[in-house]
Amino acid sequence: MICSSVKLATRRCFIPGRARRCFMVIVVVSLTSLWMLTMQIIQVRPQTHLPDVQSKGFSDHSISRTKSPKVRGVGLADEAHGGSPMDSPPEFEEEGTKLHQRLLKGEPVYQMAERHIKDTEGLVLVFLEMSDSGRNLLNILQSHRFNVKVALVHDSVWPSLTRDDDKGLFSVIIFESLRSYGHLSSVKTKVLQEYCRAFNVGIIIFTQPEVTSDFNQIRNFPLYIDQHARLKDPIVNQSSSVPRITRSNVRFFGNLPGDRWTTFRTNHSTYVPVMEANLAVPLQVVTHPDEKAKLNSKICVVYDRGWMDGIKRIFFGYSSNHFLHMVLVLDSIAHLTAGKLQTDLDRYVLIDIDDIFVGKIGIRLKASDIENMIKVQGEIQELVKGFRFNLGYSGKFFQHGDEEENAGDRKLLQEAKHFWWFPHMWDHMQPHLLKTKAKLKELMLLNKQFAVDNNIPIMKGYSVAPHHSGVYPVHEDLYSLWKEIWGIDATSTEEYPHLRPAHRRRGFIYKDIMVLPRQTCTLFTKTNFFSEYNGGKPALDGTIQGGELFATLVSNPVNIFMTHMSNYGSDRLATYTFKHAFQFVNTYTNLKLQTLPPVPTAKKYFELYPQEKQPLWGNPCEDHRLMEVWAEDKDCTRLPNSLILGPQKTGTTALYTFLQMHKGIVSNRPSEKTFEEVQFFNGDNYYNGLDWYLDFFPSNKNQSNVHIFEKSANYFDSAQAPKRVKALLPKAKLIVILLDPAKRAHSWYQHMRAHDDEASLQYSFRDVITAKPDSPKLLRELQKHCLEPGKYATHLQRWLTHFSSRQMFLLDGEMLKTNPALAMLRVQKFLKIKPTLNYSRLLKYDRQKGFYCPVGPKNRTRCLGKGKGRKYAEMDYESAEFLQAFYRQDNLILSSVLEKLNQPIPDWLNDHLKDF
Ligand SMILES: Nc1ncnc2c1ncn2[C@@H]1O[C@H](COP(=O)(O)OS(=O)(=O)O)[C@@H](OP(=O)(O)O)[C@H]1O
Repeated sequence: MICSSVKLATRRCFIPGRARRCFMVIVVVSLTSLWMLTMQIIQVRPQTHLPDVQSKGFSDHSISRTKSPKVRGVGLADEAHGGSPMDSPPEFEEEGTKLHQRLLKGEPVYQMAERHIKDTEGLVLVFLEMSDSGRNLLNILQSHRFNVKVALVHDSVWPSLTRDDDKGLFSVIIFESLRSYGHLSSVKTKVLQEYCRAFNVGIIIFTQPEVTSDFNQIRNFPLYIDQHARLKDPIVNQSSSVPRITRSNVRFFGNLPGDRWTTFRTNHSTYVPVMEANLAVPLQVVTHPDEKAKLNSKICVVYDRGWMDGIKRIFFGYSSNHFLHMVLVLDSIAHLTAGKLQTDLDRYVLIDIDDIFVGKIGIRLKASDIENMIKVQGEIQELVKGFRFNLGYSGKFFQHGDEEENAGDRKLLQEAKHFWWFPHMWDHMQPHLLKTKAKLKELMLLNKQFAVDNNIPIMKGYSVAPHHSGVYPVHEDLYSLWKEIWGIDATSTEEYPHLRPAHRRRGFIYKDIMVLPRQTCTLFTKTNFFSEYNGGKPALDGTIQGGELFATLVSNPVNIFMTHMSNYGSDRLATYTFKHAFQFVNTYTNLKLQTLPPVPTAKKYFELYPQEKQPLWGNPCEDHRLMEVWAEDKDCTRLPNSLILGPQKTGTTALYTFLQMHKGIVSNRPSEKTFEEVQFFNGDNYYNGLDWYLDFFPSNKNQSNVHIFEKSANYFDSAQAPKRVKALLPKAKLIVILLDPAKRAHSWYQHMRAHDDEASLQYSFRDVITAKPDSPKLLRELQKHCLEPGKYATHLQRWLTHFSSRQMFLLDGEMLKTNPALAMLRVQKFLKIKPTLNYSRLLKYDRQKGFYCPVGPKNRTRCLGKGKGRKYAEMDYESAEFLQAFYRQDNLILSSVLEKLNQPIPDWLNDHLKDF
């Protein structure tokens, strides 16, 4: 009960304007924890002297006996140092006896199992200060695909910590700055504490080296800090339980970055040193070598097991910028979430050499380079289980070097069995540039014949296109010919969804071909010598030894690296790079490097990331790299400017028809299957790809003022559509028509009957809307499709998580029926259509039809087809009553959504609300 009250408190507390009330709630619910509330958040640096540990010659991590008044721990060692537990407890205002006894026995004060721990969503909440180190931290987290929520520590309103159903949202909380963490307001501190205890959530705190803390002790706890240290030769503590990916007990020899490290001192057994390092300028005070070594060793990452106050924390004495910190933060998250947020230790590595035989004279491979590749491949096999170089060949360029290089080509074919091979393109041509499918086929067949003629052992099922052309954006011919000629199941590209940022690259499956993201290894076609590496060899070593390449290997369970032939010749950058990178990973981490053939690698990838199987098509024109690999005849001026989302039976066809009466507005050509609707974003048509969609629209290249729109009435209630529309048409204007949901449901039912739908003919409208969970499946299905789209608030809110309210227009469906001229005026204003068309003379009420219809020649009306504006009996009173109640809650939320959006409340909704 206390827990749920706490959750309530934590949620409410983060609602604007509730701070005062929230404080009251917390005070009420937290009686059992009152003792904690009395603890000071931070002990501000006193005017008196700090306990001067060093000058007093304290060994190791023990601290001065001049302690805070509340915690009288003395000289105890922690588990890392094999000493006895704490002999004196903190002074608690409540529960003192019990806690005291527990501490005397060396037990944690808080035992999580005793409390009712609630589940969390698995998000990571990061409190940032928007500094460079914060951005770096965010990069690390995003590279590991953690679901991250960023908040600014100084914002007066923090995000809600719990969901509406009181489930905790965050599994771990990270602060970029120790100083800010220390200076949290008392209300924020209390809420955070309550949340962390109720949900067993740990906190990670980094130090911003550029910001000096004005305190020397963390709260009132026996954890003291020293600042401005320069450190070197770090080592991760073997007996700390935090390291997992990080290999412990291996010293990294070298300076730690910067000269403003914070180090920690403690003598309490709740604290376990995780990482230690030596002072870069050693202290000379003590002469005995053992004492000196201890004195010079400082704790720079420390784990608080939460024995004091029930909250686990890991303190880092610097930002996340050092490679050990980068890995340790992952380990910290894994540890604090008891493995809930952790990846496997397996890392799959595939090194493609895309363009064997392609290269100018002077930078091609010689026989000795081939021998070196075989030798290094053997050495890498010691580091990476099953490793092979994966060679992509373009047959046309065989023997295009000088004499020595041609001997190299021949040597490569003689030694072909040592490697895996995959087909590139015969003449390295980019598929999207080829005018016809037949030409592409011809080139593929030539390359295939080359493999047959030269006994090249092709590894089945994998290919890569030159310059990634045709892979993304998808070039249909490439996919279909890859299947037909080579039976391709997997490929890779750097371009999906975009080249940058690299950590956001993803995979997808299209036409049964698994497309994997490729990683950059910082070697490029033009980088053929160490001296040509940007920054030279020191920079290359930097990327290997904890830099970008190391981070890539740590971040990605599946790594496919693109390299080029010439990286393996000249002074052999590539073999040097990979061998040393793998050595470094094996030395400082527990990751298990291995290589699988490409297709099993791809299967592994989608086992790990099944959510990526479905592609998300973006707009190629928003990324010049994508434009470069998109065929010239494709153009994004065809993409619609606006969409009518639906829902069905609200008058979408009338709006679609009226809009097209304007000369400056065009829609899609009709579909054979779904008539005026394309139905791309909501269902399986999406897997036909972007080319398929574009084909419905006229090119707008030469008529820039034409407004293109599309209407598909079932986009509105589709779970998939909002994010898909956002990806392709982020600036689109969206129109939703709102008609009384009860009327809409009734109209839909009549529509189904008119189309001879078996179930709707069998069951009455009342049967359908009142179907129960144990009703026949057919009936329940019908009910779902009849009623669900009418939950307007639910669907609207989903769209509003992807689009700004300024992009959405909610048109009153009743107005469209009864005053279409006014409705069309409002729609044109929203779409910014010029010139504005006055529909009052273009639409005329048709008595027989009972609706407004466009006026044709001789002033005759040309009404919508018989399927729109049907004649049927009115809904019975009981059904109307039932639906009124059914939609009550949603309609109530709808009215507040409309209010927030500053949109008028339709009359039908006002009528509903009157009953509340
Ligand atoms: N001017 C005009 N002419 C004809 N019909 C009109 C018009 N304006 C709005 N309506 C209402 O539109 C309802 C059909 O909605 P949709 O076009 O959205 O249907 S569909 O989802 O495309 O099938 C249709 O529903 P029914 O009356 O049930 O047939 C009409 O009520």
